[in-house]
Amino acid sequence: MLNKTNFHYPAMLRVTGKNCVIIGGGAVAARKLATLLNAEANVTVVAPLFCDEVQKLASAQGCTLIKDYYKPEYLQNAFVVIAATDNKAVNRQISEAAPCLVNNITEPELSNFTVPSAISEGDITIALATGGMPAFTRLLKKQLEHILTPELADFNSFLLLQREAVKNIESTPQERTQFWRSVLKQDLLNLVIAGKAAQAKEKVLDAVNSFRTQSQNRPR
Ligand SMILES: C[C@@]1(CC(=O)O)C2=NC(=C\c3[nH]c(c(CCC(=O)O)c3CC(=O)O)Cc3[nH]c(c(CC(=O)O)c3CCC(=O)O)/C=C3\N/C(=C\2)[C@@H](CCC(=O)O)[C@]3(C)CC(=O)O)/[C@H]1CCC(=O)O
Ligand SMILES: NC(=O)c1ccc[n+]([C@@H]2O[C@H](COP(=O)([O-])OP(=O)(O)OC[C@H]3O[C@@H](n4cnc5c(N)ncnc54)[C@H](O)[C@@H]3O)[C@@H](O)[C@H]2O)c1
Repeated sequence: MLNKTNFHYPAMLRVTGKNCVIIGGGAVAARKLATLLNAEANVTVVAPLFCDEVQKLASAQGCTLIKDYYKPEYLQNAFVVIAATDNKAVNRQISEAAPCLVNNITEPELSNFTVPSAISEGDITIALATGGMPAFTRLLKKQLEHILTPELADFNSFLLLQREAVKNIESTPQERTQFWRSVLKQDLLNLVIAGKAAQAKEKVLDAVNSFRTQSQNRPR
C-alpha cells in the first residue's frame, strides 16, 4: 500500500476546460470545487445533498450538480476525480475505479495526487504541502502570504515579457541562462521589495539592451 506521505513529485496541472468530477457535496468538496473552478475546469459534482457553499459556487461560477449517489458511470471521461464523500467505503470504490488522477479525502494513501495549499498573485503560485499536516500547512501559508505581494507579481509580468524579447535576440540557450542569472540577483529583488520596481525594471531594460548589442557584435 502507498505510504500516506509519499507524494514527492510536485506538478502544476492545466485543467482549463477539462472534465473534473467531485463525488460528495460537503465542506471539503466545496473547498476542492473552489480551486478547480478558479483554475477554469469543467466541473461536475455528484451528491445526494449539496452544502450551501457548493450551491453558492455552482451558481456564481458555473458547474454541473447531479443529485445522486455515486455510480461508476460518473467517472467516465474524467481527467481529475475527487472522492469527497464522508463514506470511506464509497471513496475507496471511487479510488479503485478512477483510471485518472484521483484524490481521496478520507484515505490519502489511496490517492495518486494530493491537493497542496496554494497562494497565487498574478502568474506566481506558491504551492505548499507538509506530507499530511494540513493545519500546519495553513499556518505556513499565512506566513508566505506576506512575501507574495502584488508588486512582485507585477514585476514578474514585466519579466515574462522581457523573456520573450530576449528569446528573439540571436543567442544560445546557455547565453540566455547566463544572462538571466547575472541580471536576476538579490539587489534587484531588494529594489522591488523596497517599492522601487521602476528602478529595477530600468536595470533589466538596460541589461536586455546591452545583451542585444553584444549579440549583434558577436562573430557567429
Ligand atoms: C491544503 C488543503 C487543501 C484542500 O483540501 O483544499 C488540505 N487540507 C486542508 C485543510 C484541512 N484539512 C483537514 C483539516 C482539519 C485539521 C486536521 O484534521 O488536521 C484542515 C485544516 C482546516 O480546515 O483548517 C483535515 C484532513 N485533511 C486530510 C485528512 C485525511 C487524513 O489525513 O487522513 C483530514 C481529516 C482528518 C480527520 O478525519 O481527522 C488530508 C489531506 N488534506 C490535504 C490538503 C492533503 C495534505 C496536504 C499537506 O500535505 O499539507 C491531504 C493529505 C489529502 C488531500 O485532501 O489532498 C487544506 C488547507 C487549506 C488552506 O490552504 O488553508
Ligand atoms: N482531505 C481533507 O482535506 C479533509 C478535511 C476535512 C475532513 N476530511 C474527511 O472528509 C470527510 C468529509 O468531510 P466533509 O466535511 O466534506 O463532510 P460533509 O458531511 O460536509 O459532506 C459529505 C458529503 O458526502 C455526500 N455523500 C455521502 N455519501 C455519498 C455517496 N454515496 N455518493 C455521493 N455523495 C455522497 C453527502 O451527501 C455530503 O454532500 C470527513 O469525514 C473527514 O474524514 C478530509
